[in-house]
Amino acid sequence: MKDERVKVAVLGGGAWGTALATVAARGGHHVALYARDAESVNDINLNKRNERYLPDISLADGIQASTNPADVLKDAAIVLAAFPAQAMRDALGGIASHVPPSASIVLCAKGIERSTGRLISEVVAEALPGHAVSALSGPSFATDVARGLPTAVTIASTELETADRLALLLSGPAFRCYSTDDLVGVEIGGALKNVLALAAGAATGRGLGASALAALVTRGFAELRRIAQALGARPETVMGLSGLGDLMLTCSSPQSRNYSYGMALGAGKPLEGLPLAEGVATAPIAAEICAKRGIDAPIIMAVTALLARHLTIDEAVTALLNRPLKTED
Ligand SMILES: NC(=O)c1ccc[n+]([C@@H]2O[C@H](COP(=O)([O-])OP(=O)(O)OC[C@H]3O[C@@H](n4cnc5c(N)ncnc54)[C@H](O)[C@@H]3O)[C@@H](O)[C@H]2O)c1
Ligand SMILES: O=P(O)(O)OC[C@H](O)CO
Repeated sequence: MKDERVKVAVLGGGAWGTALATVAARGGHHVALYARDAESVNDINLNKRNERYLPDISLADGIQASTNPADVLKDAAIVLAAFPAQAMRDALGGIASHVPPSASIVLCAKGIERSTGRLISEVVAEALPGHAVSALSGPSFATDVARGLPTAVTIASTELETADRLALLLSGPAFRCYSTDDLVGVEIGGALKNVLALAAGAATGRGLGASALAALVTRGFAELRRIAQALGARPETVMGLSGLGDLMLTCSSPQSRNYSYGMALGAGKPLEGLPLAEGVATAPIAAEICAKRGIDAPIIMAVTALLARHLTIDEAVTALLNRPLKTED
């Protein structure tokens, strides 16, 4: 139990919002969760479950779910924004008037806005003007977190004191939050690892072998580092939980929706109806950013072409392997 208990409002009743609500409730906070889906709301309130998004997992006591954002946001000290990245602007726009002026907003989604190229923290700042925006990111599957398995993440805020305070309030016995003031670094790692997980999954689905997978992830990480550097991130952030840590997790487990989507792509299986894979929307905008800034990112370009069906996976592999030889950087 925390010394300080606050009201935490969680926005988004999917897998991640529900898992984070469980963490906050286990930490002794007063937790309210906004979901647009009445079925999930009833399941959480009546059964302490969210079977649709977190099957077979018992949630913590004390989560009050509601389809009414005004009730959820009333008196909230911390707001965890857990809508999907591409829905964030509209979803927040519809409820912005209910967000208490003093609330700290914590972005929990991973992506880059497809239509504008903005980082999602910028989208949140535009949707909720006047609020401090932090980001929570790192290697963390919702099912692991909701089950109470050990997890470590990073909370970033441009003001380190804010990140420190949020880390203190949101950490629990099995959920360890580190803090940093490198908001861009934390966000870009979370957004790009999803794109690279699509590539890793596609290589696995196509049966390219463990050596190809290791090469792809390593060279993908080189692209992530280049982009992060160009956007002003610090190298140590990219090497940390929200960068390398999340890349390792997401590129190695079919528990990842991005990796699984990539596996289906690589195996030529149908993609319709697969769960949310944020990398699908992030890839083309990341490719655009790289093209505009002259950043060398052949794997991200190949994933984008693959998703757009401009290239087959075999053509992508041939093109990647037959580029002019270069020093390893
Ligand atoms: N699931 C994980 O393991 C995990 C872990 C870390 C971060 N994340 C990130 O969290 C974000 C959300 O992912 P998720 O796993 O919860 O996805 P999800 O598909 O499980 O749930 C998304 C939720 O958002 C709701 N939603 C979508 N559009 C909405 C809108 N316009 N208004 C209101 N609600 C809306 C859906 O109804 C659903 O409840 C993603 O950016 C993801 O990368 C997920
Ligand atoms: O299931 P994914 O691919 O969205 O990954 C979930 C988390 O981002 C892992 O840290």
